[in-house]
Amino acid sequence: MAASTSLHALSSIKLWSTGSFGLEKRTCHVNCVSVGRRCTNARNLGLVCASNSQSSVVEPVQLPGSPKSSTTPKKSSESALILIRHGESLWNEKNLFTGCVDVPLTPKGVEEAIEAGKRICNIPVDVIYTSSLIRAQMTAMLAMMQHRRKKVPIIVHNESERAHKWSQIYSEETKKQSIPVITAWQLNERMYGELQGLNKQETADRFGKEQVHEWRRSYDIPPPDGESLEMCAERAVAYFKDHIIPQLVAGKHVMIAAHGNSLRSIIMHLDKLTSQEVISLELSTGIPMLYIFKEGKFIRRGSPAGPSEAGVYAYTKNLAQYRQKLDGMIQ
Ligand SMILES: O=C(O)[C@H](O)COP(=O)(O)O
Repeated sequence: MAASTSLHALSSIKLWSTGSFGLEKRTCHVNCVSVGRRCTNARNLGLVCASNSQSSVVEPVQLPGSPKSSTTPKKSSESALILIRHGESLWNEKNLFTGCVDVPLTPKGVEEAIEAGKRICNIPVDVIYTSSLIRAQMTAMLAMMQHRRKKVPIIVHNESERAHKWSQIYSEETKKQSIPVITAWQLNERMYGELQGLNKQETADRFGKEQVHEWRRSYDIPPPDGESLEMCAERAVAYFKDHIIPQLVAGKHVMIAAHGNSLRSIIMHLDKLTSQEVISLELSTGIPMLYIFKEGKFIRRGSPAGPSEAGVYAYTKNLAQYRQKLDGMIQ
């Protein structure tokens, strides 16, 4: 392995922990009001806070082509965007660098995905995006099994004309009861290069904790022969802008099941984190995070704690109405 990447001093302060809400502020929990805003306590350190109980409205994200194109957000629409990192995989369990190696979930990962599904079971989902890796796809499917609307998630096969043709559905009613699942390699985990398959602890023992932390969390320093977060963002955020934002603009509710680093890059974009701030961003496996897309802006809503959490539904009329409808249909 060419361990040529230079050593940089890294902050040892971990701002985001992997608590039950997926993103949790440790060092300035009380004073923080939102993700993506600087915390009073941490301001001098240039740090970012996360709080799950309150929302933040981030600046409008540049819509594809906007203002040059005619893509205009529907003023009335409020779309849900759920981001979920896959549940624990067999290599997470073994503490191995996984990257683009296609490893399935452990039984615990299956449980996490089911639990995630319970948390979002009242939130509308019209289209699902996953990476091309099985751990993200399993997570999406297992989570959707818990949804109260009971639509069937169906993987869209467009890899060839034949695959497209042979997977057609010929009933409009059946189509209505389905949710398309679009798989995209661009949402894959960052390619971990020559670290793939290595044990994380042994790698830290060999190359030093700081070097390995830099490979894992820095923005622009790639692991040997692998992708930096910046390189991962180039494909993941581009895909998000080109394919997913137009769905939200059209009023569709979207779930993305992906990976620690592809989602870190998307969250960095949504919350406008700096390359320093993103170092502290950690995502737990199997914890859904909700954003509301409204009038061209992403409003971070943290992680829905469960189907009974009233607060989750209090903030948007559309979601509250959707839930009421489900309650009526299912009683
Ligand atoms: O690819 C991996 O090993 C993990 O899914 C993410 O690893 P990280 O926490 O080292 O980024």
